[in-house]
Amino acid sequence: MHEHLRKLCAALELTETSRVEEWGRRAARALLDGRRLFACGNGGSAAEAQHLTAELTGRFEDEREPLSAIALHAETSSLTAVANDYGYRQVYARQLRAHARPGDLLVCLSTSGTSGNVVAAAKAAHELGVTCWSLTGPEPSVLESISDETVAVPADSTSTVQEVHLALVHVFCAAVDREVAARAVPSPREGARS
Ligand SMILES: O=C(CO)[C@@H](O)[C@H](O)[C@H](O)[C@H](O)COP(=O)(O)O
Repeated sequence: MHEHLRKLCAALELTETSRVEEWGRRAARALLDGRRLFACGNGGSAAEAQHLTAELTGRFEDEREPLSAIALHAETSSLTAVANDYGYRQVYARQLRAHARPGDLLVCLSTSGTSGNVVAAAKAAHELGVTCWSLTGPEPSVLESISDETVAVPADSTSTVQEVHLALVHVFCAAVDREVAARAVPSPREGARS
């Protein structure tokens, strides 16, 4: 096996995937109750944030209703205006302040766990009553210290961390699908009435 793939398998083995499944179940319940999910990251992590939100607004593997999910880097006019007028650190925090309400969810992706704009978004989430879950590289990190919960990937290269994050995005979405399907099944009492 290629050395890169060997590192990927080793990192996957050591990553706390069960926590991400739990996040997926909680996210499904929140989104079905009318909350929104926001996601942010830079570079490859921005692509993964957008991958996550696309799976939720579109679909992952099962047919289900659309779920509200927004990748904060994808609104390019807001992003460039905020960067230009307030600085790049504020690009996600300011959008979050505009759109988020208490009980919403923020998923942060950062391989270093130190990107200033992602850290600022996590701080804003805390102030807004938005639950912040982070995917990072090895612990400890600044992002981990200010997020509600973090899953840290113990790999020494950015590319391996990004690849594990993508797998975790799919674990999250599979858990969302399962929870949505479970909520759609009528309870025995409801079934008896119909
Ligand atoms: O994809 C890569 C390198 O693999 C880069 O684009 C990488 O995402 C960028 O350097 C990011 O700025 C890194 O940010 P972060 O993951 O440390 O928050």
